[in-house]
Amino acid sequence: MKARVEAFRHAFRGARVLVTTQPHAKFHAVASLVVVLAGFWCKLTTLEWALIVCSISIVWLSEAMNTALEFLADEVSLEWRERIKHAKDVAAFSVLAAAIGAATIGVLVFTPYVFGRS
Ligand SMILES: Nc1ncnc2c1ncn2[C@@H]1O[C@H](COP(=O)(O)OP(=O)(O)OP(=O)(O)O)[C@@H](O)[C@H]1O
Repeated sequence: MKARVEAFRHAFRGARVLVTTQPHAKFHAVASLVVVLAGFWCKLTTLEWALIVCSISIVWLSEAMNTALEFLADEVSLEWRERIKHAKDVAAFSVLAAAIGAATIGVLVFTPYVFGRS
């Protein structure tokens, strides 16, 4: 039980490191809050909430993995290395792909509430 609690503490410490060291994560935090508040305001359906929660989770997941990889890569070498460039660029793409997917879902879910259903 103590080990479980300790694991949670490590995970929450990771969240704090992510938000305090990464400007993009601060942006994700604000965007997540705005989207959740908008969701309550629009009274989203259960399925719409599921889509929004999945989108937000995937963006946080990709940002966290990207950041973890950057920390490890910088530990390996701060000199220019082609494979580090590939690794960081691919990881950065995962954040971009998640953000594009989340934005698309956001538009699909919220458009009918903003412009009405046709
Ligand atoms: N050691 C390195 N060798 C080669 N290219 C690197 C190296 N470090 C960083 N880069 C290049 O610079 C880019 C930015 O890397 P950096 O570590 O500064 O991430 P960042 O600016 O925090 O990116 P993100 O916005 O994804 O968090 C990488 O995507 C990569 O193209």
